Amino acid sequence: MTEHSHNHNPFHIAQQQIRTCADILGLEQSAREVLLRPMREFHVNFPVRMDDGSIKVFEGYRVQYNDAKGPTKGGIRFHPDETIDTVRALAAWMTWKCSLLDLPLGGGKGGVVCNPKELSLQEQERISRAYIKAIGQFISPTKDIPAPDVYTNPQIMAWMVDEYSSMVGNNQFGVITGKPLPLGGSPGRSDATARGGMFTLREAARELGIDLSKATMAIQGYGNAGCYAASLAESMFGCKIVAVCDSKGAVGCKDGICIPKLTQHKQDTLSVCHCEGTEDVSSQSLMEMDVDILVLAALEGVLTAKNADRVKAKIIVELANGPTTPEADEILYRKGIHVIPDFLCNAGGVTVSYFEMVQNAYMYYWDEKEVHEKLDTKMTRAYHEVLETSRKFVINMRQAAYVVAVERVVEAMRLRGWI
Ligand SMILES: NC(=O)C1=CN([C@@H]2O[C@H](COP(=O)(O)OP(=O)(O)OC[C@H]3O[C@@H](n4cnc5c(N)ncnc54)[C@H](O)[C@@H]3O)[C@@H](O)[C@H]2O)C=CC1
Ligand SMILES: O=C(O)CCC(=O)C(=O)O
Repeated sequence: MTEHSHNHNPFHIAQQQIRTCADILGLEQSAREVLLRPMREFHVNFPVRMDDGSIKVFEGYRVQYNDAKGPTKGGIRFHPDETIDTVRALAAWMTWKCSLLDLPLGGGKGGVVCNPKELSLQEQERISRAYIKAIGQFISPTKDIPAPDVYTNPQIMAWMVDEYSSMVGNNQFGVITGKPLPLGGSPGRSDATARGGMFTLREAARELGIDLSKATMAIQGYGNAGCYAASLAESMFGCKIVAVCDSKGAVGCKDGICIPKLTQHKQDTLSVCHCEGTEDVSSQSLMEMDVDILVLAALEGVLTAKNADRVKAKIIVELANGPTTPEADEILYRKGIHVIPDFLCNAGGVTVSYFEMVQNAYMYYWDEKEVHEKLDTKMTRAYHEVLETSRKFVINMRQAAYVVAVERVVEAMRLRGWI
């Protein structure tokens, strides 16, 4: 057992992962000191007028973890359980993600403590604008570029880009990615996180000799990442999706869930529960089902020392950030389960966000086919770099991803004279 057993603070986990990587690479103390801390973080409290006329003060964060390789980049979450440590961890993981995909970017993340499920559209708009007003002076297309994440979406990005443009006095579409297409969004961004993950799954299945057209899949989380993962796994490979859950519950069907019907049902009822043609199952049992592939597409810290031993899947597709604790990693590695680690597996989102920045800068837009091809090239290359590193050092896929990513950040810090 490692020193931080039973500690599920995401930032402590992120730091523990950095220490393990620094040991593997034999990094000097100065490099460790920089890598273990965020370079800048902003805590803001901002008033918002609610629909009933009252004023409520909301708390928000933006963390710029490390910008050695370029401007920081990463999403904004709206979530009632958001904490500074969650945002710090997510910003650290963004740093390794951008580096692993060899993007000229550092890592950042933002969050607002709020529950969008209890807010009207107008209240969500006022919160989005007020948050950008509060952090606006700390972001820019060359400084820090936000994007969507849990419970935020292209409409929220549109309000934010509009607010920022008003602040600086001209249209600055490049300050935020994940925008709607008419406002400078990139073709292919909406399903990019899932599609990138599917490219890595295709490579993993080839390595392991698994025929995806006969494979079964369970998916935790049915939002942007999980919902597209279901439809792409079916359309690209012919996988059978046998169970799916969201925050309200889980459903299953051993002959395969009809994904278009489930997606429509989720849109109509805001939940996957009670979808026709499925039966209710327990969310916990979903992760322990006898399936070939388990897709984690919800939140962090869901596979722990408590349940990892009961996982039966052959491949874990980590579309969520930080779903697996270090203790669970050790168990899964011992069991021979192939984990495609988060900041490799879910890097398709930020990669197409980077393509969006490039298109915004040139004011020239690519077609979707070009985006898919460029994404495939980048994801496939990164997957094989990580696989080769894991074989070379005899370490698990997550540690290997850290080795590739952190080495590049350290090289940039050295060249800049920081260490
Ligand atoms: N949207 C993006 O471009 C990217 C998202 N990610 C990560 O993917 C994960 C999911 O994000 P999105 O799909 O964008 O968010 P989303 O807000 O579209 O969907 C989140 C989904 O998770 C479900 N969920 C929440 N709590 C749950 C619980 N306790 N048990 C089961 N399901 C639960 C929700 O019901 C919803 O279906 C997050 O970890 C996020 O950071 C990673 C890279 C990029
Ligand atoms: O698209 C982006 O810039 C970042 C997406 C994100 O937040 C993530 O990859 O976790």
